Amino acid sequence: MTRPPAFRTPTPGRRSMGGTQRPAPEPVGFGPRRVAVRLVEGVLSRSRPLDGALEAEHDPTGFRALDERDRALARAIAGSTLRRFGTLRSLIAAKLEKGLPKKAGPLEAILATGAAQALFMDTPAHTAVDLAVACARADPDARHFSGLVNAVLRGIVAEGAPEPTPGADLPAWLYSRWTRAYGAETAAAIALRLSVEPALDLTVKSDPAGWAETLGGVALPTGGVRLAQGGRVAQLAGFDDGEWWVQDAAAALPARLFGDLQGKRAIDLCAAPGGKTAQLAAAGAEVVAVDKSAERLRRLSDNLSRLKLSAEAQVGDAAGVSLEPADAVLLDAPCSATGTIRRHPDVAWMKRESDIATLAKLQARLLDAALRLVKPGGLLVYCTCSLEPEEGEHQIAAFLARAAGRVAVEPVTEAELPGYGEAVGSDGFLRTLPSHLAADDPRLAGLDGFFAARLRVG
Ligand SMILES: C[S@@+](CC[C@H](N)C(=O)[O-])C[C@H]1O[C@@H](n2cnc3c(N)ncnc32)[C@H](O)[C@@H]1O
Repeated sequence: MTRPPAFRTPTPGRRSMGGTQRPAPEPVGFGPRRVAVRLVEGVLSRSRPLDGALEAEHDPTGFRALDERDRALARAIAGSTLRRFGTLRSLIAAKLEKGLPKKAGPLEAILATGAAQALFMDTPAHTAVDLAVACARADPDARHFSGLVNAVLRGIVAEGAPEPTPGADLPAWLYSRWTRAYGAETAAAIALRLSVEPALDLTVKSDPAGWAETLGGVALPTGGVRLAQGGRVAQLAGFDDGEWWVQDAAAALPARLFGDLQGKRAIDLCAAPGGKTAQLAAAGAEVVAVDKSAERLRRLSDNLSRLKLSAEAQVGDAAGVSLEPADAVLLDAPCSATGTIRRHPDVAWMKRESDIATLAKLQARLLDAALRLVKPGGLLVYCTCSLEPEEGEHQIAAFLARAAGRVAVEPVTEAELPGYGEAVGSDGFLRTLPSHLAADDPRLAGLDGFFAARLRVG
């Protein structure tokens, strides 16, 4: 019989010492747990994206006060929690007859991060439970529930980690959309792929086989490199010399659809942080990179200077920007980003179904504006990192109807994207799914979900 792990009672947050109240020292490992709780709470209650919280200058989570190792731990705990949040929520609910108490502050985030560490990470169960109890005691609203945290987590831990169930870790509305769009079997395969932490993909300027060997990864069919374990990106060989940049293998496909760009002018609308701008510049195009966010464009410029590539960066709204028409225009439109949940599990829990229609309207406006920036005979590539047809196939069908006679689909072919045949549709569009690019080693499988259409402008 498996015995439940032994537990000790955590020390209280304050201790009486000769009549004076002095704060007890924080238990070892408390800082990253408290930050992980705040990160998860930010996603669930305030729709604050994980990356946004980590990058925020006035960081409300305390993330910036941690050292590098603890930051990585806090990020990993928050990521693992959100990746399996549907399952964790059900496990917690099953232990609470009357549901979560009201006015309990971040209680659900405390329980979920504690359970995620014990069930899905290498943290010893007693450490995960003790530190969750400490997090509850340190919070003015959750402190009354520290006994409940201890009991619920002990119960969850004793039952062990459940296997992923398709759809259990996604909001129901999202999983039923994917079932409608792709069928039950594919939706299940997508959902299961999202439960595995993705590999790190790099786009290299040249010599993918050489870089794969140097970095201990595998060369991808269209010339990127995939590493099963990323670690600290800035410490990998070739980073300082600007030999590669981080970019999901699927995200690297749309810019390739322009073909030979040597000596041509390209406009990258919605360009920051610049993964695709870098591809266009590396392919020899003279690039204007537009983005409405000055801060994100600064990141684009920093990235390009590390890569020793250049582009003219212009802050502006792609819907109204005035530029000389170009041979190649890329519109990587703002979207629901449901194709990136593998890398950004917070997206699943922040989006609302109504966001999709709102974003589709914006995408339609941006497409109409992008068309005006393409020279006659030039190419417009439209892409989104969304799995929702409204932001992909349906969007382009409506655009073709509006632009009747002026625009024609130039079908994407398997021959130009070797190894990605499963993503090339009979409609001539590119549609990658997280379940694509199977591999024997599950850590090396999968792609972000992208849609791309290539259009020739008459
Ligand atoms: C999907 S991201 C682009 C990723 C980028 N193409 C890359 O490969 O690194 C979308 C970008 O669109 C920008 N954006 C959103 N609305 C915009 C608009 N109306 N005009 C210009 N940029 C916009 C956002 O600031 C964001 O940087």
